[in-house]
Amino acid sequence: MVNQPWIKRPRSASKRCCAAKRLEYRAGAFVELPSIRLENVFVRYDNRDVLQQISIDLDEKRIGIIGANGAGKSTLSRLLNGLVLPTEGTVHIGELNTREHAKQIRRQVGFVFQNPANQIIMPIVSDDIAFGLKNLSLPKNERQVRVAQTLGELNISHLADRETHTLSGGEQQMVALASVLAMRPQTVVFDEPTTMLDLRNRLAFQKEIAKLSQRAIVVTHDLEILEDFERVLVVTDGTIAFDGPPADAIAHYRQWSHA
Ligand SMILES: Nc1ncnc2c1ncn2[C@@H]1O[C@H](COP(=O)(O)OP(=O)(O)OP(=O)(O)O)[C@@H](O)[C@H]1O
Repeated sequence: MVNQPWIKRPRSASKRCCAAKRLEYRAGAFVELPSIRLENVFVRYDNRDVLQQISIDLDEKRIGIIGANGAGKSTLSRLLNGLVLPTEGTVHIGELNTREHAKQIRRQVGFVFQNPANQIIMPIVSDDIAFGLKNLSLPKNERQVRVAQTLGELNISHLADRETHTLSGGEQQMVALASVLAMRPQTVVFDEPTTMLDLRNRLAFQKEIAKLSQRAIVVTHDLEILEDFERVLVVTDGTIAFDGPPADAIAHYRQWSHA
């Protein structure tokens, strides 16, 4: 096997309890961000390995995922909140397994899709953001407070009463993000969130990602987004071909693309 020192090897299961944990300051206290762990994961469609033998721990707060079309990035991102289940292997968020604890994991790990139209359900913005909160059994007044807070945090309070089908693409993407953030997840996974945005909205969205207190894991072809990230994975043909700081990962990806 070729020596690939840049690829992080998974910690052994016995070390799991002692692994360094990320601490997050929330509501006046430090809370632990659970580690995301993929162990020997394969995803297979029609007898074809789309992801193969992925073993990795994700602890950082800003993680990018890049790679060529069809490499397996979306599939990898969808494993992280149980939208896709591994054909073999396991995905854990802290102690929760995506196979067994789908509901709890969806609350902890929010997902923002490339096309916000796939995510927006209700005809009015504030109702759309409140929609997911009903499943949390929050009383109505608390839901209203949560919606107003989230709109305020994203500086889109002016959109509260708008009909969702009249929003621009950039506004729709912000509303989709608001509906995820209102659930107060610990991690937000973004699958190519800026692809449909013009330059101005792309930069605005990039700023919102940078400001998030949550862990953000971003699949993207927009390499500029990744500049300040802590870690970037390069996915090639269903494997993690490189894992390291953004500049090195992007250099690896550029070199691979030119080969
Ligand atoms: N539900 C599915 N059924 C069959 N094949 C699938 C399914 N989902 C993904 N694939 C295949 O798996 C491979 C990886 O797809 P994936 O969407 O993860 O790639 P990607 O790296 O995100 O690509 P892109 O950058 O083009 O979005 C592709 O060949 C795709 O056709």
